[in-house]
Amino acid sequence: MQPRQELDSVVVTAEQMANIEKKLFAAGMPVAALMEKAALMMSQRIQQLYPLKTTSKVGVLVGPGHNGGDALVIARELHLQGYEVSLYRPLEKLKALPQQHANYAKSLGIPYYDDVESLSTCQLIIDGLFGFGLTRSLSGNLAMDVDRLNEWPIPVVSIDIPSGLHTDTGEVLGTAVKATHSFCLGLWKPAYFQDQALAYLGEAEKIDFGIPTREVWSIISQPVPIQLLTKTLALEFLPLSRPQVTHKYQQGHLLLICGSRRYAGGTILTGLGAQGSGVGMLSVAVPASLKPLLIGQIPDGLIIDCPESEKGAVASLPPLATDFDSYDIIACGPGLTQDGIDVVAKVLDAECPIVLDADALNILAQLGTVKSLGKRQAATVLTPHLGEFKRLFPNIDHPEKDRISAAKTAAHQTGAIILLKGARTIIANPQGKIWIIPQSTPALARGGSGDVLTGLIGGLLAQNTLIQHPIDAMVATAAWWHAKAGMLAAQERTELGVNAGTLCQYLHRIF
Ligand SMILES: NC(=O)C1=CN([C@@H]2O[C@H](COP(=O)(O)OP(=O)(O)OC[C@H]3O[C@@H](n4cnc5c(N)ncnc54)[C@H](O)[C@@H]3O)[C@@H](O)[C@H]2O)[C@H](O)CC1
Ligand SMILES: [K+]
Repeated sequence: MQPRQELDSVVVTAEQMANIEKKLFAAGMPVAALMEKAALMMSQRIQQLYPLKTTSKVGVLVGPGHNGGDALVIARELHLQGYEVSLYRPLEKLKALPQQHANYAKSLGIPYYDDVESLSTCQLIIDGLFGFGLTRSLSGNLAMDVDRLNEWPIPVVSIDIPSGLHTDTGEVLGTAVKATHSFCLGLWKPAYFQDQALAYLGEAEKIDFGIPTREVWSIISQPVPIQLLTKTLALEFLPLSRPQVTHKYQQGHLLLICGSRRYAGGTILTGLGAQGSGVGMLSVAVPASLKPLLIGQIPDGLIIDCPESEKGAVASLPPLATDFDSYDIIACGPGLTQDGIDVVAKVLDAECPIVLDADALNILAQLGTVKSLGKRQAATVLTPHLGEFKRLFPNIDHPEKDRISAAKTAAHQTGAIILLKGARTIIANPQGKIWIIPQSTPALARGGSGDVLTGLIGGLLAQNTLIQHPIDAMVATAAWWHAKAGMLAAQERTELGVNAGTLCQYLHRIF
């Protein structure tokens, strides 16, 4: 991979970005030059998105810091290209560099207005109020201006980040600009991948204004602490190139323990997800009454019929299913119901890596998450959605307010790999590494798609025992694959047309 391309997957915090900038300036890059370069690129991008012939009146919000500086450079460039530019500056005091640009804009005759209403007749708004320097909640007139702006049907382009969003958590600090487009400067920031911020970001794109990789690696330690699982990385991790001489047991053996009379479907979907992964051998332990169904749906799987409770759950595991040495990975949970408590307790003793999902997570929460996982040596993967996460980790406050940190804390507390499902799925390992799945589709937010993911994760991990990629990277790759298949299916069948069965059919369409 080209050194620069590697930066596409790097996500930096506000503090790291500030430190990278400091390195740039200490090495001699003039601040004004960096501002000019970044803002010139943004003004060119704005002219592509909003050509003069369709958009002539542009309102520019000017903040007190360098975000405002960027905005003033953009204002000047659009003015010189013939756009009718209006400036609004809610705060009187500007930093030195933006003040210089303000003086120049004034000498060019670009009009200033002293209330935000004057911009309500513009066809485009540029949001240069705050960038990654925002430290406090917006209040007073500032907050009122932003709320007013959000009521207008005018497209907004936000510089670096919609003003009011916390750069790292994506939290709305008081209020925040609802952008149509957000231009992330230089390197991705965590807010772009925090679910609570997505509604404010609009179309997000990164403006690469040429930060040398040297400066980045001088601040960002390897392995990259927060990294996007990009297609390039996914193709690196996927076991796509199989050795010529191989056999089914070399492609991994996965044991699925799932299902109940009440939830038979989840078993099939988990099995289909596992098959889609390309795993060599698949065994599926289900309540005895489901065996005929599974044999029909998953003919190439070894179906193990388990003793059944009167409610139709797996009451216990027969010897074939508890001989854990013959499996590379065990995935447990979909459709198990709360009666599967003995099964989960048994799986927790397995010496191979395990994946726990759905009811297995709820049972784990009942058993005591940290206590139960504390004695495990082999890897554990938990795949909660937000509700399951809150049950597993009642001591982590409001995980939705910073999903990245929540997943990181949970992984640290348990020593497990945590996959926190969401619009942007987060994968955290116990050493503090975070993977983010940068894109997905709401089409996946429906029953069954999580079952497919569990099967896919189990199947990929089973194949990984030979390749030995880091387990967290393989879990993230499975999540990337799952999202990619969902996006392609949604594209071809609309977001309503992606049921879990369809999703499985698209797993192999994305390559
Ligand atoms: N990323 C890059 O390499 C580049 C970044 N640039 C732009 O610079 C901003 C960051 O600039 P900075 O001056 O550090 O911060 P802001 O512009 O975000 O301004 C914050 C400014 O406002 C004060 N402040 C913070 N919170 C509040 C509040 N709630 N109310 C009032 N005032 C507040 C704070 O003291 C700061 O002074 C970055 O986003 C980019 O747009 C470069 O120009 C280009 C390269
Ligand atoms: K902004």
